[in-house]
Amino acid sequence: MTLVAGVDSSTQSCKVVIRDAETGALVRQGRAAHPDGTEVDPEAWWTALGEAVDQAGGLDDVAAVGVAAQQHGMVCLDESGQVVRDALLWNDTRSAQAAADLVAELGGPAAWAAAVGSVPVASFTVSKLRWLAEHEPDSARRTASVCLPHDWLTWRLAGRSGAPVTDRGDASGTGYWSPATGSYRTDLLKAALGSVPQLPRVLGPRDGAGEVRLARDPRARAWGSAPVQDGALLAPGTGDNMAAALGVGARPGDVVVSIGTSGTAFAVAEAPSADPSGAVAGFADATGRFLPLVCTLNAARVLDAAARMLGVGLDRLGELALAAPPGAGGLVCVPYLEGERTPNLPDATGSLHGLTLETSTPGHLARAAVEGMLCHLADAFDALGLDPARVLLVGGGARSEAVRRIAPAVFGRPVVVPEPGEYVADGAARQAAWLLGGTDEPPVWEGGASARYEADPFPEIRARYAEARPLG
Ligand SMILES: Nc1ncnc2c1ncn2[C@@H]1O[C@H](COP(=O)(O)OP(=O)(O)O)[C@@H](O)[C@H]1O
Ligand SMILES: O=C(CO)[C@@H](O)[C@H](O)COP(=O)(O)O
Repeated sequence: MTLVAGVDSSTQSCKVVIRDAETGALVRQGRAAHPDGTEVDPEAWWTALGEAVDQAGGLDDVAAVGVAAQQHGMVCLDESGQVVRDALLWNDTRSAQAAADLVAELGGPAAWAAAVGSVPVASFTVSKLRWLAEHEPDSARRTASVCLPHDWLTWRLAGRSGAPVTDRGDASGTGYWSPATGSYRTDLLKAALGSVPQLPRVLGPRDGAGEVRLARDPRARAWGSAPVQDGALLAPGTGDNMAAALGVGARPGDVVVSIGTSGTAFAVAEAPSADPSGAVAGFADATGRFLPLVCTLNAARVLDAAARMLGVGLDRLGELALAAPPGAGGLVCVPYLEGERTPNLPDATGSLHGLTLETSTPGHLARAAVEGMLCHLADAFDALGLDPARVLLVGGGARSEAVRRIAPAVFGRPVVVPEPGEYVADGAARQAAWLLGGTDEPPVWEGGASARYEADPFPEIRARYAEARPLG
């Protein structure tokens, strides 16, 4: 049996799956937590990857590895390849003003959409680099190259040999690479940072990124006890949403909603997109196609926060929500707990509307949190402007039975939840298998059983949410 490994280095944790390259059967897996916070020393991702690999029984018998990671994170390296400062993550909003300035300087949102398919907000790498130039000029001057979390991890697995490389999907989240032309816009990078540091070469979906070379990295030997033998091929890797699309085998026509730290709604498309409103980011995917995507800052952690407020676990939160009436008796949660990206309200806070003596119960609050999060995601889904027969629901939040059962009423269409799994890591593993196979399209892996959820539409939930949303 030929084995491949897929890595998901996402916001909250690192997950590793090891699968049979031919059938996709899961053989082993591991996971490790990432630190909290919106700026992180990349070394913490490396340590977590080591723990997750160790838990997954090592990479010794693996023929190829693919790394997917959270998008947009700014990893600045100096002349010697050392990290200049902690990486600013996609959910760090300090670069909101920098983004607004960049948009104005180029002549407005439509000019950015035409140039790179997306309108920068605080999340985009280009905005973070402008923030760096303005607030930490010394770090900006020391920055000899800039890469993304998955580029950096792949380069570390390659024993830091050569320079970091990237792929179309992740490059499309920088704000200085155009999915439509397939080229960097170094003029936009220079306008943001004041200089043009070295940039990762953009690999095609089936290009190799070198080989695992850990023997030369003394710190990798401190990873753990599981064996890691050098020589496995490295796939190009990609951003976590692109890998999720590959992991669920999304085809043109499918719409996927992912409930992770971020909430995302995305679709595989044959042509690039450019939304001048900025709601839809015109990303590239990991198969040579495109991935129009709407991203929110608030998703699964809204459930975490509600559970914390009620002093219960996530399972109990779900039970409480399901026992409460649809619409939560008029209690509405607008879940902007971390500010928001879509709509672009970086300083917003969350709020509850419709509190009465009747709705002041744990059940109503739990229901309002689930419904508010789903209404927010349904707005993201609507922004794509598509009308699919069903929605594919993935991400940590999709493990909640309450989310699965309430989602079809909010989305107004059936929701299909693939067998619970690590779809980002699976997509990265599938990319690794594709590299080995050398076929035109990714290998077809038999999916597990998916569950279909249907419910009568309950339009009042979204109507009340739409009334409460502008009130903040
Ligand atoms: N059984 C569950 N019910 C509700 N939420 C869950 C459950 N299991 C995991 N989660 C949520 O999944 C989230 C993590 O999702 P994940 O997709 O792994 O995030 P990320 O990829 O951004 O690190 C947590 O915030 C947690 O709230
Ligand atoms: O910024 C985006 C997409 O544009 C986020 O989706 C990040 O890619 C983080 O993803 P998760 O850690 O929530 O999966």
